[in-house]
Amino acid sequence: LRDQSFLDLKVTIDEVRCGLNSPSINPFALRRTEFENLIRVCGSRDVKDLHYFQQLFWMGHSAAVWDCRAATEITKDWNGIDQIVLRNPRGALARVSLHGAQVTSWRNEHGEELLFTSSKAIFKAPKAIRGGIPICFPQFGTCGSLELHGFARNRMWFIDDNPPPLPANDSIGKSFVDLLLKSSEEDMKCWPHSFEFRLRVSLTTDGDLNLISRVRNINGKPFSFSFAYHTYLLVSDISEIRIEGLETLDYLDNLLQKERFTEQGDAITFESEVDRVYLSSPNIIAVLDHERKRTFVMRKEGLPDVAVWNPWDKKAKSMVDMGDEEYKQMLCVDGAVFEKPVILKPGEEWTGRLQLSVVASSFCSERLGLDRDGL
Ligand SMILES: O=P(O)(O)OC[C@H]1O[C@H](O)[C@H](O)[C@@H](O)[C@@H]1O
Repeated sequence: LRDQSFLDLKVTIDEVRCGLNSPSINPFALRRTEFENLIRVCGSRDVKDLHYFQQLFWMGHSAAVWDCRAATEITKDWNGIDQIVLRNPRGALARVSLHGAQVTSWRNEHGEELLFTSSKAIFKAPKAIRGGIPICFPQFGTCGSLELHGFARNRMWFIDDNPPPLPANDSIGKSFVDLLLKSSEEDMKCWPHSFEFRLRVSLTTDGDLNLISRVRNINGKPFSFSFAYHTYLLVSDISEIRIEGLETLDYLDNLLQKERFTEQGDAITFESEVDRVYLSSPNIIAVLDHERKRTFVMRKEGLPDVAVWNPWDKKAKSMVDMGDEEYKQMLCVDGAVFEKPVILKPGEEWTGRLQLSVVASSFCSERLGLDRDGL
């Protein structure tokens, strides 16, 4: 931090540590190039300093030139596995484990957790972590010869330092991490297709959580797969929850051998075990938590189907990694590709996007634009 680019700014490290209280640093007065220098300096590993820089930068300039990769930090989870912590300048946070590339925590600016993770979750391969957002690939559910939900959630992923570019909007103003999974020899034995799976997880200034999956066929022949972001939302009480956006859709009921039914015209509520895949859904879904007075808004692209799951009491009791009563605090609502698997020819790439936001419940469906297109 004491290198030339820092000295150029004519501020000392202590002044930066004093952050916005320092009279000699007026972030609004710093030139753009000076901030860019700061960000370069942020390439250092000193996390405490990074956060001050980010705060300064945020106050001084909108996200326009902020290289938000500086807002990421690599730590170990309690099991010793690397995890990436993403922060935004307002204090929101997301944690992503290299085990499964699974988002294990998403907190708003008040430090409130928004995703469910079971107190009995096992953070150890080969078991998938019960909670957060497991990535189900190349198979969602039991439709195929692979283990339930495929192998991606049970693999160690890598940080991808040089991913193929995404549109500028996916980087500017977001702290993010890019992860990569490639087919291993072991995977090829049960799923003989070469692929590259790139996942970007990002956190916006508003605290939204974005996931972008890109699957590329690097095989000599086509392959197909199903997929889901198996999203465990943390809710106050499942009996108080309503989902809007799935009314009148057809769904496959996993509790009745995938028989096809048509949903009624009302929002979906819960009073027993539910395990369904709603087909060809709109791209915006709202999950209303009346008691906590908040609504999760899920926007998606490339993910036509939506799986809804709550194990209820009996199934919860039979699961080793789930507390008996914990089903009351969770609801899985998954953006998915299920009915019509993705088919990729050699060299082709598929993209599936999910954006999760939380708004106060006073927002009504019309304001959320549930009838509109999503992302
Ligand atoms: O226990 P897991 O392998 O994580 O699966 C948990 C659940 O995921 C999905 O929602 C399936 O539709 C359910 O049938 C399954 O029980």
